[in-house]
Amino acid sequence: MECTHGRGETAIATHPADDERAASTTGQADLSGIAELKAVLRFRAFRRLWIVLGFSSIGDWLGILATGTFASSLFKNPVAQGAAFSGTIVVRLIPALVLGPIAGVFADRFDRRRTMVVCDAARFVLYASIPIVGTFATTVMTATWAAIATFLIETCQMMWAPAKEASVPNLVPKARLEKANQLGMATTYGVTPILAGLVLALLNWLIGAMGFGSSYKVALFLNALTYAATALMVWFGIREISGRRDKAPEKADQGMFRQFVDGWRYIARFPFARGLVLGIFGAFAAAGVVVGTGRFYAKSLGGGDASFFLLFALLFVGLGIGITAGPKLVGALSRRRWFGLSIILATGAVGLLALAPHLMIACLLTVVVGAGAGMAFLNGITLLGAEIDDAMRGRVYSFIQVSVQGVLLLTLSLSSVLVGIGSSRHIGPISISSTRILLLAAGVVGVFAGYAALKQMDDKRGVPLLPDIWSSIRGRPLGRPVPHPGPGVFVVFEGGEGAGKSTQVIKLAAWLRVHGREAVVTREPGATEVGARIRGLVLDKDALPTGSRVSPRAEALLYAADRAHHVATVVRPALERGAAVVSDRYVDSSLAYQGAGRTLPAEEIGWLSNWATGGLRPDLVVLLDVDPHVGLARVADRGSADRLESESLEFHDRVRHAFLDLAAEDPSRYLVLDASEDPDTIAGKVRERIGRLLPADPEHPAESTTPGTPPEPTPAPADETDPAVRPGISIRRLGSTAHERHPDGGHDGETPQATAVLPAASTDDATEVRPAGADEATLVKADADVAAPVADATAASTANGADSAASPDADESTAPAAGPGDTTVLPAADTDATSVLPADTTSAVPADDSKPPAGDGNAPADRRAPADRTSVLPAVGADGTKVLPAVDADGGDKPSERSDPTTVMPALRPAVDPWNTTAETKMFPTVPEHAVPDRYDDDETMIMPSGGGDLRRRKPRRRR
Ligand SMILES: Nc1ncnc2c1ncn2[C@@H]1O[C@H](COP(=O)(O)OP(=O)(O)O)[C@@H](O)[C@H]1O
Ligand SMILES: Cc1cn([C@H]2C[C@H](O)[C@@H](COP(=O)(O)OP(=O)(O)O)O2)c(=O)[nH]c1=O
Repeated sequence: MECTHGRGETAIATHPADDERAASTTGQADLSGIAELKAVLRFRAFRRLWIVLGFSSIGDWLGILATGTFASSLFKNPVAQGAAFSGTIVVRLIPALVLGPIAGVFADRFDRRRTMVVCDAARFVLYASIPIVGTFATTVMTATWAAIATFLIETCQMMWAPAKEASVPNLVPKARLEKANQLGMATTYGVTPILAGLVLALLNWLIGAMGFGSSYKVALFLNALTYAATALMVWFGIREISGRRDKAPEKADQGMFRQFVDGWRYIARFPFARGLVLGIFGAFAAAGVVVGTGRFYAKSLGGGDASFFLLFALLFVGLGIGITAGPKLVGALSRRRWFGLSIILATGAVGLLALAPHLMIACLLTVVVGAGAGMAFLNGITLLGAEIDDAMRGRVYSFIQVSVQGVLLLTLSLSSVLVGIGSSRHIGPISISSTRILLLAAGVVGVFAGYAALKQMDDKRGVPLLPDIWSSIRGRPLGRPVPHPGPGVFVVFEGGEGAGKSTQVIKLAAWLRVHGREAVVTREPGATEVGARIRGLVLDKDALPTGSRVSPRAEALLYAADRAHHVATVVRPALERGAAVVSDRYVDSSLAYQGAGRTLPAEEIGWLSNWATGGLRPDLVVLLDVDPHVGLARVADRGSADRLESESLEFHDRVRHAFLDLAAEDPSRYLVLDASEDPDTIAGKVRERIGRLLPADPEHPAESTTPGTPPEPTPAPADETDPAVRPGISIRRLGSTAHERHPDGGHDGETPQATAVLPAASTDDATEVRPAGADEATLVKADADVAAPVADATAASTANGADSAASPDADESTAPAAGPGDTTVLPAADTDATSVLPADTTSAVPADDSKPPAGDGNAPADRRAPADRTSVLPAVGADGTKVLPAVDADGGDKPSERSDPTTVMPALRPAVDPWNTTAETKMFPTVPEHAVPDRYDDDETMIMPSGGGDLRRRKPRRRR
């Protein structure tokens, strides 16, 4: 989600990368308790602000108590006394309603430090003036002045609070904001009211002992002094509060009214701000009803005023619990989710109060109401600081402040009136308690508000709520869905040794290309130069001195390193430009080999891989399941086995079952195939499944064969007959998304793009990437719509990038296979042909060719690609691996500049997180072969373990 407001920049963002960046750049360790408090107070500016807050909050409480008591002390008549006391409270609430919205504009428009200092200085004068006026004026005049002064003081408070609240997030790192707010709230609502009460009691006692003067007057003077102190402290001690003015001086030229309107618009327009306000509305409406109906409710429970006070006290106990223990309780739960949930908790408990039959239960529920409200309060303020743009913060805060007071006043008075009317009502013999009806109604409305807030603000859409809460409480929240890096599609082949992955990868790539898709063939480990070196370390038996071996953890890290580089430099860029990436192995191999094989904790491997890949998950994993006996026998003739191939049969058995378990956990994203079947049958099933993932291609319907080419081996009918072949996600939806996402490319039917990445070559590369049992010509020819003559290796080499395609009907005799050792077989870009490229640095990718195949498999040099259509390969890695840049029809190398013929395939969002769930539950029980449960999940969101740290994000997300 991205939102901008006026000239102010983005205020809210939920981009996971931003989140992660925010969390990681703060570099904050996860401290707890006292250490965390100390960590917050280490920030000098905040420490000082906190002291100021303490002082002014003592002042506030003293002010409330002293002015009220002072006003009532002016009168003898008890009725007048009561009226005077509550009058001062009412007078305090009026400015909030009248001036509140403007106060926010002040906080955003003017220097916040100056605003705070002016407010405090004014409060100093006003508070001191009350007892001074009292010494010489008449009672009525004093009372009037007390009311006016109180009004003005409250006005100052209205201006001061947004300025202060908007400043806090600028004084502490975001990761410490929650703690800072906790500290602030504990100070304002926990410590200082008690201190103020103690101070007042002490004054009473002292003055009583001395026998002269009025303790309230002294209290008011003392109170005035606290404001003088804070004004001085803020002005001289916390210059940092002014910091923002330098950054946004241009705000001043905007009219105040305009800024005011902007504030409202901002709240109305952006779901996050709306959710925040809505949630707070719901919470306070419910709170108003609870307080308004409190006395009657206590009575309905058979208690009197004592039970009412007990419930009232428990509400505050709950608030305290919510504020202090809330964050620890929910652990790493998304703060946005927590906000909505805490409102639901608080208001749900209000609804349940309506049904409480006994005081005991009511007491418990009241604590829950308080706890939910406390959590919502803390979290709401923290979210406001963390996610609302600095330029808007004051206005949003004051909007909330005003609405809270308004809603409270309204519901409080309304419910006390309604409760009075209703309580005397009897319908027939049934006595209907309006108190309980009101509570129930408040609960229902509040739950709706909470739910709406949750929906509006949810930053983990699609991640199931309950598992997320549960995992968060345990410290491992499910991660936010990571956006697919582009319109491409990512297919991974997994399986044990000799399962036929390389064979199928090539077949699929060739087929995709014939259908006009750019297919990037790649693999792990070793698809990049860095990867090639890593591959040597982990697999090459001769890389290390005899007897020494890579330790399992080091091995896991090396694979992860290879993967990180691979994803960053090959997979993501290809997906971003819309290519179909077909990889021979990916994360599951690590889970299976290092997790189950080496018996490292699968959970840790999952997290490691997730970190390495930035959460990139394949759209489809084709698992070629093979009995290790069979697979190892197939690769036995490759020559000397690598380190992993030489592991025991038990090892490979564990690996196999680990793969099957992963597939069983997420059948919608896996295609499990019996690798003992004929390669073409397997290829057919793969196509069948991939065809469902791809958007419809009018010129090259994925399901049909290309005219003029030999027919596809008939794929096995899906679903009913083959439980392993399962439908993917609707093509229609994919297609439409594709167009939205890729406006400047992806025209079906255009010339397909050349292949970008070569499968890595090891010492025996050619054989490795070529399916066994057939040379390339037969392979590709049998392989569907791809009539695939293969160019002569030497010719391709001398042609330096020649498009060595030949006629569709070329046969084995015209298509000699690539020579072992120095060549890599690539399906050709667009000509229904397979090219053989030399594995040296000067090789070029066969360029796109808009001409139809010449039908002459023996004359590759004639069909040489123009120089501008070729790309020079990067150097060959240690094992001959190389990655080729993509080449397109016009030679442009920027995706946006291409007339990209690749059909755009938006990502599929799988439903279940194999990494995470695997991590939690993996025991690798034996799963019968291909016994994949027949379950589909409509939920398309990726779920994965997220990195630890602060989950809240605040930075704007940039559009790519
Ligand atoms: N379905 C299959 N049936 C029989 N042999 C196969 C099949 N698929 C591949 N092979 C052969 O098995 C060997 C290993 O195949 P390969 O694709 O390299 O497997 P992987 O990449 O999984 O190790 C090759 O000789 C290949 O020709
Ligand atoms: C990608 C990956 C591979 N491996 C192992 C599996 C293979 O034995 C080896 C890759 O070798 P390779 O020869 O490329 O595989 P294949 O046998 O499928 O042709 O690396 C891991 O142990 N962990 C991983 O994460």
